[in-house]
Amino acid sequence: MDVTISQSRVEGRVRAPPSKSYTHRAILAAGYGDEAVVTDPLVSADTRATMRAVEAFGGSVDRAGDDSRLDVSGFGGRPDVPDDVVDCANSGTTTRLVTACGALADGLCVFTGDDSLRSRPQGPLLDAIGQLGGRAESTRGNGQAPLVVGGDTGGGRVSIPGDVSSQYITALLMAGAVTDEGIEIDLETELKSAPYVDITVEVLRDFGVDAERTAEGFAVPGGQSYDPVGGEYAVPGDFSSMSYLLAAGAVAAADGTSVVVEGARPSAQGDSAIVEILESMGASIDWDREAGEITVPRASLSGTTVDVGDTPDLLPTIAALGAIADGDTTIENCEHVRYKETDRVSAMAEELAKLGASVTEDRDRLTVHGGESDLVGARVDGRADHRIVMSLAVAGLVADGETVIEGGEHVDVSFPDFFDAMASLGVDVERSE
Ligand SMILES: O=C(O)C1=C[C@@H](OP(=O)(O)O)[C@@H](O)[C@H](O)C1
Ligand SMILES: C=C(OP(=O)(O)O)C(=O)O
Repeated sequence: MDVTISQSRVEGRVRAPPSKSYTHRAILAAGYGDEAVVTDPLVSADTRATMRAVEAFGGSVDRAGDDSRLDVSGFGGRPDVPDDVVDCANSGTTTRLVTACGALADGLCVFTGDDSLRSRPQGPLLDAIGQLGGRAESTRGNGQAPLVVGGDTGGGRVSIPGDVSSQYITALLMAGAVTDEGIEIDLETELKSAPYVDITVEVLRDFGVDAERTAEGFAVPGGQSYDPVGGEYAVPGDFSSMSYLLAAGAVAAADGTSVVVEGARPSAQGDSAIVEILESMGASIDWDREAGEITVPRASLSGTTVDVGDTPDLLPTIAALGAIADGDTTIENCEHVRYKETDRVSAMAEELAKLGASVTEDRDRLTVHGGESDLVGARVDGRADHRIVMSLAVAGLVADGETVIEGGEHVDVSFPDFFDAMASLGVDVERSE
């Protein structure tokens, strides 16, 4: 689907969707347990992949008609061997989290996904499962899905790099809790995307499961069971999704107005750093943490320097902001952002250039030279990547004329109502097949 965004001014209130990261974890945690209700879940293409996996493992996930809750019956600790191959679609989180779970099965599980998913790195997780005595292979022998895992894997000690994906750590912690021995994880390199493991530890705690940071890495004792207090778990709002709404306010709020984003209660999400990043660029933001509301009027933005080691998903948003701001915006420590749905460092460099931005790309750094020329609407490729699509839509608010984004339907991965939300703020959005 092509989506055309015309230069627009925005104003009004909008609610951020629920967190994708918390929803994945809550569904799988409930799956590891007996019965739990997940309230305010994100129902999107990626979280549906995790629901399918829980069902393939012998659980069930019933969606309320309005998607306001999920009633999960778990598989009670150890997963069944699925009847069929499990399709993880476009979701890296699903793939990593269910791979470690599938390794506990007394038989073999096969996990696959779309073209993008089958190009993402899984080798370190397969290797870790091997260290625990399980079977874990890439069918093509290239460390990528399709994956075959199983073998009633036990606990123990593993050593794993920290700079490819934090999702390997999350996966091992979640699975380790139901092993007899537990799992101790030694990190071989510095951990990137660390706040995502904080989210995991928080969700595990809320499901009554202990896991902790150690001098070497992380550890989770075995023999634990998943059971949320009161049988319910509520998902908070998503700060990665919020970043596009806040950015829209900062670059395009109508004179004397602002954008108010609801659903912004503080949580362990590293991507709440978008508030400080916008402030460092000159935006004047009011965050009422108690009410969970962030108010942002338009500002004249200037370039900044941001280390995205902890916040990889913000790179596309920051790059789009950098193209609108005056002066250089330098995004550092971003090599791991190349291992996402697409290589987001190159994708943003190339697509922003089509809108007239000047960008310098290095392996671990992206510099956007803002203010050198005004952005001009053009046809851009969303790279079948939800975050590239949403960030280009932000740039399109300011670009002169029309910006046509190819592949707009991919917002379904994390923010299915994204274009409706933008239209409700006053953005001139046209969709065509
Ligand atoms: O655990 C999670 O929920 C996520 C972890 C991050 O991935 P990496 O740990 O692979 O960087 C992030 O990019 C992804 O969108 C969601
Ligand atoms: C990288 C992302 O998700 P995942 O790793 O689950 O595909 C994302 O949402 O930006």
